Amino acid sequence: MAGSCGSSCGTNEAQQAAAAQQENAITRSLGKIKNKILVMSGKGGVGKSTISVNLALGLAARGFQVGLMDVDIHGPDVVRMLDLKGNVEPPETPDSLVPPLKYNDNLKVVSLEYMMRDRDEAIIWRGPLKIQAIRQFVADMDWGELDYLIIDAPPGTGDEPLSVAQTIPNVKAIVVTTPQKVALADVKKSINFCKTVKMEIIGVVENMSGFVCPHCNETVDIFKSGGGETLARELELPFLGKIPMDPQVVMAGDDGKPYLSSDSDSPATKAFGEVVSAVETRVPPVAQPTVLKMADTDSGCACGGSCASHS
Ligand SMILES: Nc1ncnc2c1ncn2[C@@H]1O[C@H](COP(=O)(O)OP(=O)(O)OP(=O)(O)O)[C@@H](O)[C@H]1O
Repeated sequence: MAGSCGSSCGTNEAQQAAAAQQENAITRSLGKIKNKILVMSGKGGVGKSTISVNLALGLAARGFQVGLMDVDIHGPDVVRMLDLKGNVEPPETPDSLVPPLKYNDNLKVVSLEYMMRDRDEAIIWRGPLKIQAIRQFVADMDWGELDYLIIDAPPGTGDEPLSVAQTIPNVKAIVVTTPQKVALADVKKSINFCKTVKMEIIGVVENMSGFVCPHCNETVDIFKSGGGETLARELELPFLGKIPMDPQVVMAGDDGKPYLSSDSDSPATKAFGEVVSAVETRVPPVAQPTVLKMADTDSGCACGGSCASHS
């Protein structure tokens, strides 16, 4: 017979078993990932995907194993920015884990876009479906051992960042903003969201901070500069760096040849490099304990059983 409530609430034992199985798969998958980083912003178009892609590439270029997960369900751009369509290998059996797209030996990518038949298809999904898609991105994908999982979220504080916060217990946030006051007002909402769901903030990145002249390579402050840095200081958050506006960044994203994979030595390249270094320093690639064991919680030790006093 179906579950204890009969058939009225739609919940049955098979569904509960499937949910428990998925929960186990999520825990197993997350256990192999040392650092999980959610890239978010209060406002659209401030460069989250650009930062996510280039941060992932920068960390991968330094020899780390990196995963990049695009949870911007309504506007997935990461696959397009990396020109990855077409390299998907099907899972070996229906029950085996799905292999992410491979960008290079150090970088794996998952996006809803790679499951869409038509890149221009519009996605109309309500909250529960989005939550389920994000859970499956963690549970069903063969991420393997990763030093960093970078998660590109849509703008705002809606279903996607909330699902990530609920699915991935020790995920940390990078908040992206542009320097103008209008963007800064919105970014405060993202920071409050992180506080509400108790998500640690790695720091703030100020994007489109000044403009790099393609003729003389000098930086001119068109949209002002320094607003994100001031905000980070006011809110006592780490500041990870300023990335100037550079027309080459747009061309690189549009052409599917990400900026940091070019040989450019422009101010924007150096700025991206500084952000990658700041992230590597603040979130070093060492395993984070996901869940405290009961015994360790009692003794107040956060090592998860691995420190000298437990050996
Ligand atoms: N530093 C930069 N210099 C020049 N162009 C940039 C820079 N950062 C981002 N862009 C461009 O701005 C546009 C928006 O960037 P992106 O898609 O990364 O923003 P987003 O915040 O992820 O957007 P959405 O809110 O739609 O998810 C893109 O065309 C991108 O190439």
